[in-house]
Amino acid sequence: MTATAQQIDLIKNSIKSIPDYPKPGILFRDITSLLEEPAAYAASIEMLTSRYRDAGITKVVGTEARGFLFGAPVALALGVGFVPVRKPGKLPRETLKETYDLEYGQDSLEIHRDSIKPQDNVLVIDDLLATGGTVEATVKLIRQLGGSVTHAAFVINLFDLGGAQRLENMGVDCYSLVDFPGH
Ligand SMILES: O=P(O)(O)OC[C@H]1O[C@H](OP(=O)(O)OP(=O)(O)O)[C@H](O)[C@@H]1O
Ligand SMILES: Nc1ncnc2[nH]cnc12
Repeated sequence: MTATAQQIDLIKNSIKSIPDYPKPGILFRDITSLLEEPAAYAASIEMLTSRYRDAGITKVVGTEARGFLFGAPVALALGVGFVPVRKPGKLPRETLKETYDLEYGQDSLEIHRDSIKPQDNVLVIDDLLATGGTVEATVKLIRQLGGSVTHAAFVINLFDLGGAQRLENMGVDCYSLVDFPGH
């Protein structure tokens, strides 16, 4: 087995699956068990970082809350700034807002207007891609502020929920470390 295949195995085996959470019919892929295993957590950050080391990324944007756990370490490792996209009312400076659909509900996200500059080449990171609504809203926020986004990266892709296609249709290349069915 190659070193990369070993890293992927370590990551995949560290993720727990919980049926019917938070609602009946949802199979919840839980990354808290990955965070508890330093080797798996380190492997996920290392794989995400190495993929984008030479991509000219100037900022990493991560979405609340689980996107922070992967986006911030990758930003540090790449030596670029981290920008949080947060649920409404959490950011203190002037914000821009987008509403989006979740696999199990609807929500809004906000970003600080002054965090993205027109010359920024932004990498969006989240723990998990399901329908793509969260990252679609995030990409829209960044683009409205003049930033460029061509890459989004995830630990998990729920491959049968259409998220990657939805983002590819917006010109965003998607990369994920492990794939699971959504149900
Ligand atoms: O591709 P989508 O269908 O948009 O779903 C994926 C999003 O859903 C989860 O976040 P959630 O909104 O549950 O928030 P949390 O990270 O604060 O738990 C997950 O962390 C992703 O951000
Ligand atoms: N099935 C799922 N597991 C974990 N987080 C999610 N966010 C949206 N769908 C999810």
